[in-house]
Amino acid sequence: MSIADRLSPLRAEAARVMQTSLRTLVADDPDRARDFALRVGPIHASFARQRYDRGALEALFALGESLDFDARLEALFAGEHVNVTEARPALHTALRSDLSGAELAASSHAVAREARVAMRAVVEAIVNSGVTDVVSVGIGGSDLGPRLAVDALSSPSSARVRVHFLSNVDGHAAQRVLASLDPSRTAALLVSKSFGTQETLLNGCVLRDWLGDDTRLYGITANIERAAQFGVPVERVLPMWDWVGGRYSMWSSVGLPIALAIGMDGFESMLEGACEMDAHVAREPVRRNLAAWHALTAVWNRNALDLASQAVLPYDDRLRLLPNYLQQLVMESLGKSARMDGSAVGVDTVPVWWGGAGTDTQHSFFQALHQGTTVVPCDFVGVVQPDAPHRDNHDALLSHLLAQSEAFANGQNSDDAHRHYPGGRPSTMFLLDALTPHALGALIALYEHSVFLQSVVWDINAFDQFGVELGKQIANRLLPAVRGEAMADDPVTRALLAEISSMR
Ligand SMILES: O=P(O)(O)OC[C@H]1O[C@](O)(CO)[C@@H](O)[C@@H]1O
Repeated sequence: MSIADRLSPLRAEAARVMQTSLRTLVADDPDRARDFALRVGPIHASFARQRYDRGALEALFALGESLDFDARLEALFAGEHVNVTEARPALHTALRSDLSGAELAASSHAVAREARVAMRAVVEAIVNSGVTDVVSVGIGGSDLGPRLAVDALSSPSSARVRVHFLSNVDGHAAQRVLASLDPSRTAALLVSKSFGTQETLLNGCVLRDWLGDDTRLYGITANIERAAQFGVPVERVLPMWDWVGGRYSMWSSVGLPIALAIGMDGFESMLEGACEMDAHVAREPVRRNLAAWHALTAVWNRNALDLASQAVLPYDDRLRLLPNYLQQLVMESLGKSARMDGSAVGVDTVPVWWGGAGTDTQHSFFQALHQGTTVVPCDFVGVVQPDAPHRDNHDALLSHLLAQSEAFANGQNSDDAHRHYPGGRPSTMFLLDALTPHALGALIALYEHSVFLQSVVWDINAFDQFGVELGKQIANRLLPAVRGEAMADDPVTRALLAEISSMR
C-alpha cells in the first residue's frame, strides 16, 4: 500500500476538522483538556491544543494500530535489525532498560552495565586527579546529547570539574575553548563512535598537542584500534558498540561528560528516567501511549495539515539546547525520501525542526508564529518547580508559557488587520515536575520513541544517515584544492577557489 493511501483517511478528517476553529473545538468539548492529556512519570503532556477532534484522533489511533506500533516497538526493544540498510539493531534502549526478554537485548544490557562500572572508575580517577576542567571533543551524536544534559543539569557550584565542549572544526572554536584553560589541569575526552570523523580527529590533534602528553587523554569509541593508533592509551578507552546509533548514544559512555558534570549517580538517574519512559512506551496500548500520541500528532501536522516546520520552545533557560539536540535526533533520523525497500515515500516526511528558549524567543521570532502566513506547530516544555531563587521571575515565566500557547490557539479578532491574531496555531504542552536528571532522561527517551514511530508510519529507516556522506566526500576531495595543490572539477567551486586564493 502506498503511504499516501495509508494516510488518506487523515486528509479526509483534516478537511472536516478545519471547518471548525481550534477555539471552538476546545469550547465544544468540555472534557477535552482532561481527555487529551497523559501523565508519564515526571511528565504531564497535553495535546488539547492540537488541531484535531475526537474523530480525527480515532483515525490517528487506528493508523497506529493498523501499523502494529506495539509489534514494531517490540522488535526495536528485542534488538531485531530495525536498521535495515545497515543490517543491524538499534539497541539504545538496552543501555538503560532490560524489558524485552530477548537474548540479544539482555546481553547488550549486561555489556552496557559492565561498561558503566568502568565509566564510574574513570569519573573517580579524573575527579580525584586534581583536574579542574575537562574538554569533550566530539560532534553530532557524540556531542549534542551530553552538551544538552550538562547545560541543563549541572550547576556551577556543585560541579566537581568544569566540562567544556569542542565540536566545530573551525579553529576559532578550539581557540575559544582553550583560552582560559590550563593544560596541566585539563583532561580531554575524544568522543567518536567511528574514531574517523575529521572534525573530531583534527580537534583531537589540537588537544593532544596542547596537553603535551597523553596522561590526561581519554577515548570513547567503538573503534579501539583507531583510538590507539591516534595515541589514546587503550587503558583509557571506554567502549561504544555498533548496535547504538550516534544520535542515540548519550546513554552509553558517550555520556561521560554528563557523569563528570553531575556525578555518576546523576547520570544513572537519567538512565532510570529513560527506562521509565521505555517501560511506558513498551507496555501501553497506542491510545494511552505518549510516544504514539506524539508521533501520530507529528504525522497529523505534517501529512494531514501540510505543516512544513515544527518549533520546540523550552520555557526554561537550562533547556535552551533542546532544539539543537532535537534537530539532529529528529532530522537526521527522519530526513529521508526512500522507503525501506528503496521506493519513494511519496508523501512529506520530516518537517524542519527549530526553536529556542522562551521568553527570549518571544522577542525574536514569535511575531511570525502569531501573525505570519505559515502555521508552525509548537512543542512547549515548561518546568513547574524551579531550582533557582527569584520566585517572581519563575511565576512570570510560567505565565508567559501558558499565555503563548493560549494566544496561538485562540487568537483574537480585530477589525484592524494589523492587530488581528488568527489563532488556530497548534501546540503540545509538556510540563515537567522539575528539571531532574530523571525527568530529562524521560523526556529525551520520549522523543526517541516518537521518532521511531514516525519512521514506522513513513516506512523509512530512522537509524541510518547516508545523506551526510556526500558533503564529507566532496570536502575530502576539495582539501588539496583549498591548499592550492590541485584543481577542482566543478566550475563554480573553481571560481570560488580562485576568489579565496586572491583573498588570502
Ligand atoms: O561519533 P562519530 O563517529 O565521530 O560521528 C559523529 C556524528 O557524525 C554523523 O555520522 C553524521 O553527522 C552522526 O550520525 C554522528 O553522530
